[in-house]
Amino acid sequence: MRIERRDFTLDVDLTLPGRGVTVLFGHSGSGKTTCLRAMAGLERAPGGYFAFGTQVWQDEASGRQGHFVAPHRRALGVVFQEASLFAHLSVRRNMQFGEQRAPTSERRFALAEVAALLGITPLLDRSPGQLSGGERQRVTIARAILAAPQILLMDEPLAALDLKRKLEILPYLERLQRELSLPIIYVSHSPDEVARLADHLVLLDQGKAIASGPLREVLSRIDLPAAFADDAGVVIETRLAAQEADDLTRLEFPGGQILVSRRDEPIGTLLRCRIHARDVSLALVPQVHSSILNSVEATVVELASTVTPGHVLVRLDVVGEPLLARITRRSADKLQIRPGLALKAQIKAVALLA
Ligand SMILES: Nc1ncnc2c1ncn2[C@@H]1O[C@H](COP(=O)(O)OP(=O)(O)OP(=O)(O)O)[C@@H](O)[C@H]1O
Repeated sequence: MRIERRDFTLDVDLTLPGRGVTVLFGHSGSGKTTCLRAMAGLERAPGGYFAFGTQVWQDEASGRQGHFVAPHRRALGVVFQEASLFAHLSVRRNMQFGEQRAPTSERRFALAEVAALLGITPLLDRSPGQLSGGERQRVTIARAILAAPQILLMDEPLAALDLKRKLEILPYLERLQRELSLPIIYVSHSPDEVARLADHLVLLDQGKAIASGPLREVLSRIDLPAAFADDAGVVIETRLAAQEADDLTRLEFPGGQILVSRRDEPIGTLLRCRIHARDVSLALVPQVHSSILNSVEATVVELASTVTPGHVLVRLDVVGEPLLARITRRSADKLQIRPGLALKAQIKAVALLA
């Protein structure tokens, strides 16, 4: 689809997976919201084409002039930044309003089930004015789900919340995804949200999709212009393998193991970890005189310059798992870092995302 404005053109041609969370990520003004609104039909891209599975929602490019399904006829739910509830109705009535939008035969989820999933059962009889911002947003999401959409579009749904409320709501979004298997397209400019929620990532830059692919693939690309700047890094899926005697927990992934502060989840739990490039250092031989516990065997794949002066970004392969390291150009020269070189990657810090 293509939308032209005075100083901005959105021009995207994307095929996205019909499951999981797809995050549209980019700087302010890159076109994320415009893209999402065009998908919802709230913004018309003249001559555009948009299909959801076998349902064609817009086709004005190939002879089907004027085929445009109105937003309210598309089986989608939209959640915006600001919660939008009817102030004079209770939480339950607000949710019922969503439910009534779906014909009985198409209703997929029961109100009580959705309320439990989003942790709002105790709030059902309150009015929106008696809710916190995070609670209000959870009710908005519940109402959208009860309208039985086949896909949920979310435009920075956490942006209006402070960090505490954000952290409170994120687990619900994860649960939603796990338990309802509803595909979600999620607009964000927060690298933390991307790392935590995305399965598929689209990078938008000046109205164009400069990358689109599975999270781990896109995050480990070092040829993308400053998309993540200082936040460059990868996300790896690990399995909680053991509790150590000294209050550390051992996580395993195909490339090795990582020790982190004690976690209380059961053995076998899958945990997503984020490792920033700035927290990975490189050494040619094992470092025995080092306080850094986590070290994995890695092979250099490629190098690229970064926005940080004097530094380079190194893409490594750790038994098929990508890892990024940001080191000074001086160190890269001294260690003669080059593709194919085998070395030790020391991981100084790991952020657990769940
Ligand atoms: N209704 C409008 N009329 C004209 N220009 C608009 C309109 N809405 C947005 N724009 C412009 O289109 C461009 C893309 O805006 P958009 O809101 O899609 O970006 P975004 O990536 O979602 O940004 P943000 O993260 O700040 O919300 C911007 O240059 C913006 O100024």
